[in-house]
Amino acid sequence: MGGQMQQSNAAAAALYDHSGPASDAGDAVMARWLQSAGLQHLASPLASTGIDHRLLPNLLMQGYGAQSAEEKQKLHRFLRNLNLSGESEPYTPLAQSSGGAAAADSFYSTELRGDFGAGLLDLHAMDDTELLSEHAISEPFDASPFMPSVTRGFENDFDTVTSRQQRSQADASFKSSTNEKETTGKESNLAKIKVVVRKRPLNRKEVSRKEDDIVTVFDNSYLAVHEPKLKVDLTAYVEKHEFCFDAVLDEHVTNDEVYRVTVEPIIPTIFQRTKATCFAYGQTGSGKTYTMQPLPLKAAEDIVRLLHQPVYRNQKFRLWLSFFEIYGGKLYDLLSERRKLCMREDGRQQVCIVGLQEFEVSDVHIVKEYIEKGNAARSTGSTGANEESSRSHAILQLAIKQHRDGSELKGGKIIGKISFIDLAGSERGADTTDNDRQTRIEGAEINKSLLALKECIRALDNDQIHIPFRGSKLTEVLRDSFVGNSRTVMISCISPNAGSCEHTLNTLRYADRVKSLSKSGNPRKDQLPNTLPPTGKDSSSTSSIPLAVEPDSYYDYNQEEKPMDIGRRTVESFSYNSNADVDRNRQSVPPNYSFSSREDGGLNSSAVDRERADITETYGGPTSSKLYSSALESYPIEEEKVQKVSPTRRKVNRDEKAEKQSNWPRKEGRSDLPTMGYKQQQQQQSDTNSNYVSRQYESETQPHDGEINAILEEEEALISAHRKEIEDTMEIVREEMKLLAEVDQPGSLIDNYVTQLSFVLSRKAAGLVSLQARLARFQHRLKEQEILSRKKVPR
Ligand SMILES: Nc1ncnc2c1ncn2[C@@H]1O[C@H](COP(=O)(O)OP(=O)(O)OP(=O)(O)O)[C@@H](O)[C@H]1O
Repeated sequence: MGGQMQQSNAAAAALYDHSGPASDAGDAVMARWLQSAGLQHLASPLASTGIDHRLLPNLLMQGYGAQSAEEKQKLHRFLRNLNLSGESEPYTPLAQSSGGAAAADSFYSTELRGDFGAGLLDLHAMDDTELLSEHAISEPFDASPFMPSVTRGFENDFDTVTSRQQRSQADASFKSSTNEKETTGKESNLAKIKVVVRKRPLNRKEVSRKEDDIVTVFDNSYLAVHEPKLKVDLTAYVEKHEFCFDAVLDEHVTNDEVYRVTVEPIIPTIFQRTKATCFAYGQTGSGKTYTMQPLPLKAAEDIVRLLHQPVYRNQKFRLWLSFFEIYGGKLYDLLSERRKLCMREDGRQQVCIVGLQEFEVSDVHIVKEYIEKGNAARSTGSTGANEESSRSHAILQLAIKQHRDGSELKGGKIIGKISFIDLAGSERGADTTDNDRQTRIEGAEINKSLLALKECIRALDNDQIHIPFRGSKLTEVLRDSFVGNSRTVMISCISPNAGSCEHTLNTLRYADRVKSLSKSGNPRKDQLPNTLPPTGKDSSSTSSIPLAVEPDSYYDYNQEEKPMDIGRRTVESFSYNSNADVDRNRQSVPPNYSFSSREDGGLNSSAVDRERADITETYGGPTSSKLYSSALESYPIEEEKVQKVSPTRRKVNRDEKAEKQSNWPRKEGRSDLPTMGYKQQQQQQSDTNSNYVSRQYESETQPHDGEINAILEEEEALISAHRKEIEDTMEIVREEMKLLAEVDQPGSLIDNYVTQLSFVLSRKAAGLVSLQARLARFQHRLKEQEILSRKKVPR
């Protein structure tokens, strides 16, 4: 015991003795850290005396610092998030990466370490479990200094000064954070998959139409969508859908902040043999391009800065850039006059894109020029869902290569890379039901790739051995990003207007499935029946109001202030009486308010919703309506209503659609779903989640995908055959010219000429007939597909 006390005293002395030039900056950061962990009372003495955060673990020691079990727990968790061992792991100087002997001392200074930690506190260093665990919600750390304040989404008087200060802190911390991470390997603590949602502001058109903003962001990681609905008696009400993600960025968040939250933390990892992928997903016009376009440039800036570090300069690391698109299942080089590219697998199953131009870049200005050039070459066009939709997936890759003199590999061996993917609008499923054949095929291809991407991400996060990357061209191309060391950031972009509600929910459900079905994504999902009051909300982790529970248990739940009551408070701030809501919920009576009061119907989300979104979104059109009606077999009560909710998609342009929906679509909520028992709901939900989609996917979509694949393959074969036929014809023409030249010679044998000419002409004719037959087969196939797809779509 005495020894223990001595040790504690020594720890205390060490804590307070520490001083030096770095300590001032470190103190402020430390105080902020401790405050964010609810341990501000421990911060005050430290702030005035100077503390080295490396000695923080000593606070856990007996007799010093944290006294109560709760404090210790908090501190322990806090330390874990700082990557400091709660077991007082001794501080050891940072290991230098290979060849890093030349790194300057300042590179690893304590000051920099302090700032690094502050920046990573809740978004980067935290693992998924922390972010999603109940405890983390009830006692959240403060938002990262990079993130907007909690209340910003609801207050007009946002403190821009604070924001600017935070931003400059963030800027200052970047250098240190990257330095720190690259040498310590702490980035391995970054989640393999991070799902971030970004809400764009209402645009001018939406404002002029007086459209409501139906998306509320709170606490930087939650959001609620207030879906306007009409009951059978035409009374308007609002159904609230709540979601929780690693980060939710509201409309005030700048592109710089988006970068800091999403890509910045993974940049150092690509110097350590990691393949990173960042992609934006969402309906057309939701801000994918707006979000994605600045990211590669910022990433390139940081990469170039790091490349100048002696440790990498000495190893001859260089940055290479390529930019291509996948359009209708084919690859085109955006930096080389949209030249068609071929994808090949080598003997080691490495995917290489034959003919793709790569450019070594050492100057960020050149990177900018390439990005602009590539963007200008992207395919855009008019579709059933949007007149100016991106019709392609654009992929910009930044690769770090180690230059080797005499290496046959262009640029040398790949060390790591980051791919930025601006996906085609997710609503392109609408194109499968209407439009011309080309647009339908494109839409089906896009749906297929979005589904395949999700499947790969899930497999990746579950450390599955088999990654289904062959599901689409997109995932095949990204194959090496799905194996080995990889990091994925998904940015789901959403529009806030009521007219986009359905698409917004689809996008959020896609994101939710990517995250929540993965191993690390949402541990609360598994714990649901035991640790949380039942919920049938969209997000398995976020609902404040159970979908259908026994009245008593529900009442108990509402008596306590549970973490997700944040959402409830938020809604209340729009003005309504939550008690009334509680009572109503207890009786399972559908609410009866008008939308303008922003009241919370709160009961009606369901697994059906979720599956419907998944299916509608991923398959769209003909398949979706069929799948969806099958889904209803599990929900017989709702069958009729739900079909109304998800009408067959028609060709409606964005304006028409917004117009239509802003008049509140005459949809009926599944308000009687709550009358089902909770267990029944859970059972159905889990059945639906685990089996239904895959079963449907197998039975319904694969034939459809198969058709599309077959058509694309035949198309490819026809084009190759045509090309081959031209080459043969040219060869034959050359032979004919030779024959003519010979026959003109004095003493030539006419018999020879006749025989050879006959042979040559037969070959010519055979080539043409074969090409014609292939063409006729393909035409027939297209007709068949058209008839089939029309049969599938009830009009
Ligand atoms: N966060 C934002 N802040 C301000 N304006 C935004 C934001 N997000 C998007 N916008 C604006 O909204 C419009 C549509 O955005 P954008 O083109 O990025 O959508 P998209 O999702 O890429 O669409 P598509 O799938 O058709 O390519 C643009 O004019 C863009 O400037």
